[in-house]
Amino acid sequence: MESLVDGYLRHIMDNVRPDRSGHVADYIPELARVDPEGYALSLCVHDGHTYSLGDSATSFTIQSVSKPLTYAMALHRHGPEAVDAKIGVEPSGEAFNEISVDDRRRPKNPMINAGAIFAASMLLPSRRDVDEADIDAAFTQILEFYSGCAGRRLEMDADVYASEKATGSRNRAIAYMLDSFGALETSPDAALDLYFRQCSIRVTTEDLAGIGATIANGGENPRTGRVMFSHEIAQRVLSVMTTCGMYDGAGDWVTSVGLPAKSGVGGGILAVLPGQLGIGVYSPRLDEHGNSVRGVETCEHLSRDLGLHMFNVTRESRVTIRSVYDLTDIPVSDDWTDRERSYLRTCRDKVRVYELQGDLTFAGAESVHRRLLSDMDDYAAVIVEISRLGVVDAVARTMVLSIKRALSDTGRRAALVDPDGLVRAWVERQREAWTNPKDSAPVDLKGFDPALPHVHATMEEAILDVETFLLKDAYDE
Ligand SMILES: NC(=O)CC[C@H](N)C(=O)O
Repeated sequence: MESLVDGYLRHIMDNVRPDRSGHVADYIPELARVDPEGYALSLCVHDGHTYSLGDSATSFTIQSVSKPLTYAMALHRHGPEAVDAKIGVEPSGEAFNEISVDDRRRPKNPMINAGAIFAASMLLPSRRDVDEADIDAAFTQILEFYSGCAGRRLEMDADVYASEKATGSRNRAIAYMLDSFGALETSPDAALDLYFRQCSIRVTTEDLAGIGATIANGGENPRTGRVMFSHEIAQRVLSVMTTCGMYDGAGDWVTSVGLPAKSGVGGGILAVLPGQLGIGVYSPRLDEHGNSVRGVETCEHLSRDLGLHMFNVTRESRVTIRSVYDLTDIPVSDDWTDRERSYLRTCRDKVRVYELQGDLTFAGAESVHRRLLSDMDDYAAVIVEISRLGVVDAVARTMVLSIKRALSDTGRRAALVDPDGLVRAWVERQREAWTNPKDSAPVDLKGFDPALPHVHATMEEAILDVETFLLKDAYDE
């Protein structure tokens, strides 16, 4: 059965897929040749669990999505002060390959080519006579670092590298301009060579989502537990991705999507929801800025439909399950007959209570949902207590409500304790909206049953509901 989150992602992709605008990059034959229809989306959540849809097995070259990673390496090696002395952090408002510097003759930021080539140069020995072996050694470190962030061994595409190198006049112009200022401490050709190699590393959307989750997680890969960089570096990388990651449209991007992100001309976009998750999207047709058309649209939907904007302010978004217990210590009500009571006593441990707390948004609801489904073998009925939730956003509400549906498909009962009517009030409104399709919910609720028989005002009511269910089950047998 398709999981709820997969259903959301599929719905978003189905909405975006018909957009065939834009053009694949054609400055080298390897990029011009890719299937323009390719489309994939992966989401890696805080514990490393990854959702992937579409052509997520298709690999593509990382291109400029490499820039935040090499910048992270330069920061790690030299420290922020030394790096800031060489590379600015201001949005350029210019194209990614603009031949320009700021008034201190620094590249304006590390997300445009000038800054990225400079960052790559900082990974080479500080002397002019670097040779092939020095470049190989630096590239081995790059590959090792990117792989550690992705959680998988990555490889470089030798053909793309050869083509990038053969056609990179503009990048050469940038490197030589920087060199003419006396800024580079190494050979411009070596810096370019390293930059072309890093752009030619092949990744999938799962890799990008894993890299994104590593950044989201403050430098620790949630799948492997490997610590790749510090919190300070993660914060810095997220900052420049926010202000400079999507080139000229940075302000617009923050407003409409609100996820630090980086795009590449290979068609990939990496986006991050700090503290929560990483996103990888792939679709090779690009807009005039060099950003994937469907990739941008997909991010807009993710932000809007799933409430993933970074300024969707919540408290305790990850401390969501407050406690879990069964009914063993809670006496069976006197309302039942002796026979019923003795039966109910035998299944006290088959009823699980999950108490939630904090504000519930996509990431928290996703973990609750997955936890409840994975614990399913341990219970016959579940009571979800939400009296301590503050805000429950639209997508989280749908996810909480759909727990009932997911469980009833397997013959289990789910009851919700909602004393403040957090969810009930909405269900009432929703029932009304149901008769008026214009008022549809922000996420497609096809297949969601707006009737909600198992929402209760008190724990006692919920227990009674579950007991009734268990008894009915026993009599049916
Ligand atoms: N925006 C990009 O992805 C650019 C990467 C490309 N290799 C270049 O340097 O021009």
